[in-house]
Amino acid sequence: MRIALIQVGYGDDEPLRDRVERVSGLVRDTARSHRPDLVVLPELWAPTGFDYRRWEDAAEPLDGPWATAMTALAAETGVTLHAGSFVERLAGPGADGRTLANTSLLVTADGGRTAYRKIHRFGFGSGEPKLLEAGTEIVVAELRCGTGESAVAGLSTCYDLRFPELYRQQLDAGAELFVVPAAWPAARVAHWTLLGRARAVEDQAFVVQCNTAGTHAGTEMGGRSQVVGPTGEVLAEAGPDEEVLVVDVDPGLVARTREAFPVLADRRL
Ligand SMILES: NC(=O)CCC(=O)C(=O)O
Repeated sequence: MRIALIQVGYGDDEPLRDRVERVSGLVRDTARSHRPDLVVLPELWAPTGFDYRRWEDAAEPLDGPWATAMTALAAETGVTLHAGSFVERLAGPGADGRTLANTSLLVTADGGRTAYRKIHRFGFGSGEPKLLEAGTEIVVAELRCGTGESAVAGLSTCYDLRFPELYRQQLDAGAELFVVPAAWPAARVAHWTLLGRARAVEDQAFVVQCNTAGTHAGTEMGGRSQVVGPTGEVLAEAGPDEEVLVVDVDPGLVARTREAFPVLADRRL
């Protein structure tokens, strides 16, 4: 299974519409030159990551223009596209009275869609917890590729990576690979790489982490996207700037790793 991560870099000066066009071009180029099965984009790259003052204006429903454009892009390029996340306008207020969510979207080339609403909101009282509704659902989806290989992917977003119990629930739902789009700052990028490896080792799963580059709303992003194998080995790692990372993974390695070192069978619940 070939996976391509597009570590999108941007600043405050790039109009949102231009960025959607530019990133769509990167997806097309990547699909043409590398023929990946899965392309992954970062968290909130279209509505400007950490700049939560723009979120209200940039919010769209799940069937809005951005999600429609991403679905068309997957169909055009023939890839499964994890389009990163966007600010979703909900049909009505949720349990916390908010009408927005940080929602990631996985679309297949034949138009299938899986959405995941970020469960752990980052901001300690401001930003996400103040503006966004928290997700409540564990979401997994089967990834299939042309070779006949498949893997069950668990979906999560950025700050979620700090909460191992979420990944254990995805594991129990069959996950073999975790996809984590992020807008993770440079100041804590060492946590980003370390936690990705920790989740891989403890759950004996692939971890596919796609971060953001650039500086927006005064926050420098950390880059260092990575793909980690089920023994904790880093299979591919990006630098700090915009970059496309391509890596081939063998989904069968998860079952072989779990069989050879059956630590998960010793869990005491
Ligand atoms: N976008 C985020 O969720 C940021 C998370 C973060 O900065 C951290 O966990 O540290």
